[in-house]
Amino acid sequence: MNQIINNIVIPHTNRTIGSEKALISAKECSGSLKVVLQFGFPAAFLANELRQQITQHTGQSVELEIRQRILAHKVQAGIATIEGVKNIIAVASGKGGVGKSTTTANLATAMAKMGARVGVLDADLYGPSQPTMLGVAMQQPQQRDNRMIPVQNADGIQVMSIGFLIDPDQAVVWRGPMVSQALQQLLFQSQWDNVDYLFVDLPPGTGDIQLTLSQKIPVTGSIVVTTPQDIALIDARKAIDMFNKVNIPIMGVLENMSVHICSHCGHHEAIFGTDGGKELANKLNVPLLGQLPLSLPVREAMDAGTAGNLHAQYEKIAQIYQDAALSVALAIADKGQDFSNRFPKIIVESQK
Ligand SMILES: Nc1ncnc2c1ncn2[C@@H]1O[C@H](COP(=O)(O)OP(=O)(O)OP(=O)(O)O)[C@@H](O)[C@H]1O
Repeated sequence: MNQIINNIVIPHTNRTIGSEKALISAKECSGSLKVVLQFGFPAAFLANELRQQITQHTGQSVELEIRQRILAHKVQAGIATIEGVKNIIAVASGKGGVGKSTTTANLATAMAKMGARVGVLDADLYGPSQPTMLGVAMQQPQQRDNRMIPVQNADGIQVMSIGFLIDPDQAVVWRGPMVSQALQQLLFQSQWDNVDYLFVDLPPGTGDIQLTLSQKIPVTGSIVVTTPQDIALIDARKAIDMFNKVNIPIMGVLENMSVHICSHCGHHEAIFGTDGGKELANKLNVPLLGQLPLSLPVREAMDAGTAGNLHAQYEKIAQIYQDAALSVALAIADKGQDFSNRFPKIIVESQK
């Protein structure tokens, strides 16, 4: 029986229950098969499909329990991890306006709907947009014991943004060290509540600020967003080089605005070119996480702060983000664990 279950392919992946060592137990109990599976990535959303698969393959009625054990994975050497946060995913773009914030908000929404505990830190000081996109612009973080409590949105995403604290007009004149300081304060002094994946929406570009941040934030992996347009691709390549330089693994490239689909006639028009992000990912040997069309409902949902509704109403769009989020979660699950918190700090004192 175990062998049959182990051979079942996990929906939306090319992995099996066996390859993920997910089977905890399978016992027959009063005429049905009670199966317990445990995954290192968000898998609650797979419950129905998995139950059907197991029923089909075993010919028995199945009672399925899914457990998630998402662990903290390795970050850059010498950087302290953050209390209440297991994995940080930096979302970057070389060029501005390519949809980095849109991608962050939607990947976070997809991940939350898949069953993970998710946070979003809006580090885009010059244009903080996560509070609007995630529908919490009218709220403010509470304070407790000198720490800020992130605001929760309708999908349970914990949101912190520099936009809650400062006037963006003021931030425009900030210099690199101030930006870095403010961001670290937001990250380290917020009371994150057991977050599996924290998405950090970085400012656009690959200058000193981004480099400093990637050296100071404990990042498990990064995502680079680009449009298929040549000038965006050149900058996306710089962002990839930047992450390579600081040893942050690149979980993939997401190509945004890949094609425009006319909402009246369904005609496809490649406004920003075709497959640029895909070719870049191939060339640099990083995964392509997905290709998202330029779509009116996406823009409307971002302006209205209703990403959750967008995913409920537009299945194709939701599927693209879900596939991308799942690829990222699987890539993280494959990484080594972070044990930095378990070891005592060793201080070497030099003698004169
Ligand atoms: N696939 C898409 N379809 C339709 N509109 C989109 C799409 N992606 C992004 N947009 C819209 O394009 C605008 C810019 O997107 P967004 O703010 O996410 O870009 P950004 O890269 O984060 O920009 P910034 O340079 O401010 O960091 C927003 O109004 C957003 O709603």
